[in-house]
Amino acid sequence: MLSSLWPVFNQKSVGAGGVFFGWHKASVGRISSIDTGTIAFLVTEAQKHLVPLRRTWVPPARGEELPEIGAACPVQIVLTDDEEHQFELDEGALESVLMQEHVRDLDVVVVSVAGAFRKGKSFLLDFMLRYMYNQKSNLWLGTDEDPLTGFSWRGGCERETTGIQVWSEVFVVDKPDGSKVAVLLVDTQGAFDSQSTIKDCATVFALSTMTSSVQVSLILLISKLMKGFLFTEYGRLAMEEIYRKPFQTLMFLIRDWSYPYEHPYGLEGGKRFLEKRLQVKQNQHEELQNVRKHIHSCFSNISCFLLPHPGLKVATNPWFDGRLKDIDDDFKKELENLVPLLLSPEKLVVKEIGGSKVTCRDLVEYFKAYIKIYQGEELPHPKSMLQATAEANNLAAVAGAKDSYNKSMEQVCGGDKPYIAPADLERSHEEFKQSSIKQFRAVKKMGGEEFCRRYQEQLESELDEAYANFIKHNDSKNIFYAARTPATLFAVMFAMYIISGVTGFIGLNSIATVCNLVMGVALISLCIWAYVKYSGEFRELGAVIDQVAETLWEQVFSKLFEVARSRMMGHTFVPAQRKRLSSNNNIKKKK
Ligand SMILES: Nc1nc2c(ncn2[C@@H]2O[C@H](COP(=O)(O)OP(=O)(O)OP(=O)(O)O)[C@@H](O)[C@H]2O)c(=O)[nH]1
Ligand SMILES: [Mg+2]
Repeated sequence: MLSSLWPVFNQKSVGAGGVFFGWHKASVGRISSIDTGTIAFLVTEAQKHLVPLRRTWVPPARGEELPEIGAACPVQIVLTDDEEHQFELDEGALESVLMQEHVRDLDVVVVSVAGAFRKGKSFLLDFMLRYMYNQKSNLWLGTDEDPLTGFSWRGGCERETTGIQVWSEVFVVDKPDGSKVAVLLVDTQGAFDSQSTIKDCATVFALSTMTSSVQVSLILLISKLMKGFLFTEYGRLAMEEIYRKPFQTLMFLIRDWSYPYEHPYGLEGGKRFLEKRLQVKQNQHEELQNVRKHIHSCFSNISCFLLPHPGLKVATNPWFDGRLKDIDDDFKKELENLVPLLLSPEKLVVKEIGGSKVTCRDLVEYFKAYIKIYQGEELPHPKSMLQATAEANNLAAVAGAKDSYNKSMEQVCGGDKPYIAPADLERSHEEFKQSSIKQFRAVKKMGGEEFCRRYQEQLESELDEAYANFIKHNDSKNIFYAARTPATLFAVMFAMYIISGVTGFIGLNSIATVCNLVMGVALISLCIWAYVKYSGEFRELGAVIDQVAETLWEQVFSKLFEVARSRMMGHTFVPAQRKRLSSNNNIKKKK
């Protein structure tokens, strides 16, 4: 099926691994079928959340081996509701991308493109994808005949991208300093379309700004979107709190630049153009003056790039599908300069919040925290944005510390480890708990000491809960522990048998009958317990029997054993304190 559809897209291209077929509105009529068999074969966890897309393009590097990639696709992580004007985070989708095992603990570089609708954001991101898949080659831009695929883009005047989408494949890149980072590409809904309110536009823009380390903005009039507040109040508050600029790289991308004779294309021309634009003049409106003054205190690095017009075919031909042969040379040349400026390993900027680097795992917490504050009727106050950042900051530190604890405990008593003595397990728990708390305290956090204390307490109680589960897991590996219920039931039956025999012999028939009854109940319980353990059905019933047997064991048999032992040794009986077993209760009591 792959080979039969491939020529429909590209007569000359070579077959490559990881090709995914979707549909695309611009090409309706040319491609209408979806090979479900192929999709089933290619679907990964992240792709369960896929949105309709064009065929994922694998750039053929001339004369070089094709990169081996899986079928990646855009994943919708923030959904919009056009009627209610509400935003919702698809946590499952986000986690399926960011919590992939090979990236979740890596520092993350988040590159997002934001701006007005229909301005070529997704189009630009698709070239970024080409670079990421083929960055070792000088010919990463591709061949003349390859349609542009990846994030869904199209011509026309109706909006295409809604909410926020991320590329399902998080790229792992080695930086020149030897560190490994994870690169996430983010596409956003365009601002100022006919369906969205100003609040919708500002929400998407703010979410993208707060979560990205490199933001490419296709509009210069950000003040219009953020009503000035983000760059003034939030920046000021953040500076007071962390003495650092809250955001990292902002690149203004001016497309269709038509005055190269005034300011040349590229970064240099952009720099001079921006300097002029950001000049504060006396006769400007106060809000505009403020944005100009404060924008530098919000971003560590601000630049501007002037991009030429891509040519009439790109702008007006309804059949244009992204082939390089239809794009003007000037545009391609500048694109080749632009993308490495953002994505080459030495230029990658890791996302930092509150002065500490953010991992993919942390980013999930930040998204959750930020979406919450943008779900209200009004745009949030900068103070609550800062509060949400501090909260997410602490929650991310809790998650990281808890993960280290779990990993260390797994080494000691994980699924494939044998039973460990309870005292040793407790010692390991104490040790790992302390180092986990140390790790939490070592992370730079926002919100002040009192605020962090609350999260430390939360961490401690979560670690205790995890410990209770480790105890249960460890106990289940002890065959004597597992045999305790049948042993108790047998003991009950044996005791009842003897007592009923003796009482029947001396004529106390009513007591003998009761004993026989209890013996019968114990026997039935034993049969039910055996069935539950064998079949895995009626587990609640099994748990009740275990619970009753455990109580009997604790309250009667273990005390009898203690009495017998102390009699034999000539001591008076003092009931021994049981240290564990009902571990949950044990821990709760401690608290
Ligand atoms: N004039 C011009 N058109 C461009 C440029 N880049 C892309 N386009 C065209 O702009 C159209 C829209 O591209 P998209 O990438 O879908 O735009 P978008 O900003 O993602 O649009 P929404 O998702 O609706 O917000 C396509 O027809 C592209 O060919 C550019 O630099 N200049
Ligand atoms: Mg788009």
